[in-house]
Amino acid sequence: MNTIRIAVAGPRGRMGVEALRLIERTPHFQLVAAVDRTNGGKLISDIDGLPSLAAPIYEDLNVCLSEVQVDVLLDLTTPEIGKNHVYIALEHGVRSVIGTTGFTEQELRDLEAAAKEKGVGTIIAPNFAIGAILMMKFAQMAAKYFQDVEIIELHHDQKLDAPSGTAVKTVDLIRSVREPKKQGHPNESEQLQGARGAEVDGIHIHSVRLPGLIAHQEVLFGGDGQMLTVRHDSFNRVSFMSGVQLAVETVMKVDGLVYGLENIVD
Ligand SMILES: NC(=O)C1=CN([C@@H]2O[C@H](COP(=O)(O)OP(=O)(O)OC[C@H]3O[C@@H](n4cnc5c(N)ncnc54)[C@H](O)[C@@H]3O)[C@@H](O)[C@H]2O)C=CC1
Ligand SMILES: O=C(O)C1=N[C@H](C(=O)O)C[C@H](O)C1
Repeated sequence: MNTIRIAVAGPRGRMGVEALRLIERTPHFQLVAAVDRTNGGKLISDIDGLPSLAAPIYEDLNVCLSEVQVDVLLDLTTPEIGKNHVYIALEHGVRSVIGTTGFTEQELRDLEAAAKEKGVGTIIAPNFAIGAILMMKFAQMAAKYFQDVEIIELHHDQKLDAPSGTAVKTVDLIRSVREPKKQGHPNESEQLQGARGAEVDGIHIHSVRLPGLIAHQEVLFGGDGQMLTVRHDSFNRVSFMSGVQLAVETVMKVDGLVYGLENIVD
């Protein structure tokens, strides 16, 4: 397999560090640069706690992509930064894998159009964990038979976006097979604002943020005298890495935007 030259944005983050370890142990991956909020001019190996990789750190993705030959940008930053980075990569004709979450439906549509126009492979993966992808697919299957569904997503308390990218993607998949339906009592009202969570086409989404959690989601389906729960738990961030590897390998072969690893997992 040809070597894939990767730049990681967000190398000191919880996901970024794991991604550096993945690159270090994967023979056909090479870290050629990193983009950080600080530490410009240093090497990754200069930073305490990071793998000993001699890749230069940039504070500006534009400069990085002008100076370094990069095959794939792997973005694991924050919602605002990730959205900028994907467009900068497109301008440079560089493929990207975006693990960063927080994209709205409109932003995804705009990005799809931009990636198509540029003809540059781009993967947005709201969740890299294979189990989470299956959980979403199982939920999509179940939604054909159960129209009443609520999502509870649970994450660590440092997460910036709510609902999670996984919950947004799950709703997207369920909506593809389920007609909009108002759930609950027709006259229900919230005595406390937010008590019923967020709502899309009648699907309620509840976001829990607590220290100690990593990434978890339950999709609850209710029917006459029965309930089906589909649940996935990530207990560490290694759980995401096989999906990161698959996305980086696959983005080398696709044109335009792929939104969600369920589109590339057989
Ligand atoms: N797709 C998936 O499977 C997963 C996605 N995520 C998403 O990935 C993103 C990162 O998550 P975590 O690693 O937990 O967050 P984190 O907060 O630990 O890391 C984010 C990193 O981005 C860096 N950063 C901020 N501004 C930057 C800039 N201008 N340039 C370069 N780096 C910058 C921060 O310094 C920080 O090190 C989030 O959006 C999260 O929702 C997280 C886990 C799994
Ligand atoms: O911020 C996180 O941690 C996670 N973010 C992604 C999301 O928003 O769904 C994926 C996973 O749930 C972990």
